[in-house]
Amino acid sequence: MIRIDHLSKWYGDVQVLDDCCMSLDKGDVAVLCGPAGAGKSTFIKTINGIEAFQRGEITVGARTLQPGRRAAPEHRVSVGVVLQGVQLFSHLTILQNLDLAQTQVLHRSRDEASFRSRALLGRVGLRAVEAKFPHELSRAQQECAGIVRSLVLDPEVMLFDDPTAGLEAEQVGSVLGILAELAQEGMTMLVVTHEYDFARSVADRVLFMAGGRILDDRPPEQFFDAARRKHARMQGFLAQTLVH
Ligand SMILES: Nc1ncnc2c1ncn2[C@@H]1O[C@H](COP(=O)(O)OP(=O)(O)OP(=O)(O)O)[C@@H](O)[C@H]1O
Repeated sequence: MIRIDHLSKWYGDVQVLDDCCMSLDKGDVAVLCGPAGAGKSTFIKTINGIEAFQRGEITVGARTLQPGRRAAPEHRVSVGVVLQGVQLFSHLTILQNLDLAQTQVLHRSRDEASFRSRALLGRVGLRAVEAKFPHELSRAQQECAGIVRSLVLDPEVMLFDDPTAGLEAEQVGSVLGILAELAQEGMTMLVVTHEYDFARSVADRVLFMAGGRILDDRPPEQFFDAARRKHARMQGFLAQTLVH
């Protein structure tokens, strides 16, 4: 479903992704963790096609992205991405935000788009705020609306960059709950997070990235076991970031 082959990327002279390989089958959920500056956000943006890359290949379904080529719009639609920070347009209501990409990118009619938007807003408990502007919502509600804005485009795979960053502890659960539901429904997902309870209960695999390289990729129990017992470097990192 999604395969990353020997992906390398440089910003100028600085290499930020170094020979990264991974693949996800349909319905797989992988958590990606690692220290600040490891390259996690860059990895997500490169897979989605926001960022160019210089070596390797990215395959999603039947489409393969080559170095130096712009990602086709169909690629960007099939790979939904929820980046850090609020990405909603502040001058549009939540419903208008959700309808916009559908009418512009997928050329759905306004009615068709709103029908889809409302159905998904209802599923995440946000139907009542469809006429509000982003600043009138809590941070968690904004995050959930941002997730819905990707989902309305019916992506084949979803990438999340630290979706609970900056949320109050009591709001984290509502966002992770939506991700867990999506996983249960069979959505293929790559989630940058340090919420290890989520990784343990929802993910099929945990990937560890440092210095632009994917250094580990295995099922959660094995990952946390190995991290505790063997890898001093990772153990230090886990100890610093462990969420109880
Ligand atoms: N647009 C850019 N131009 C130049 N360098 C960049 C750019 N974006 C990121 N970098 C650098 O690339 C490296 C990887 O950054 P990235 O944000 O991908 O790491 P990260 O693992 O997501 O970190 P964090 O957990 O802090 O978000 C860092 O050294 C960063 O400074």
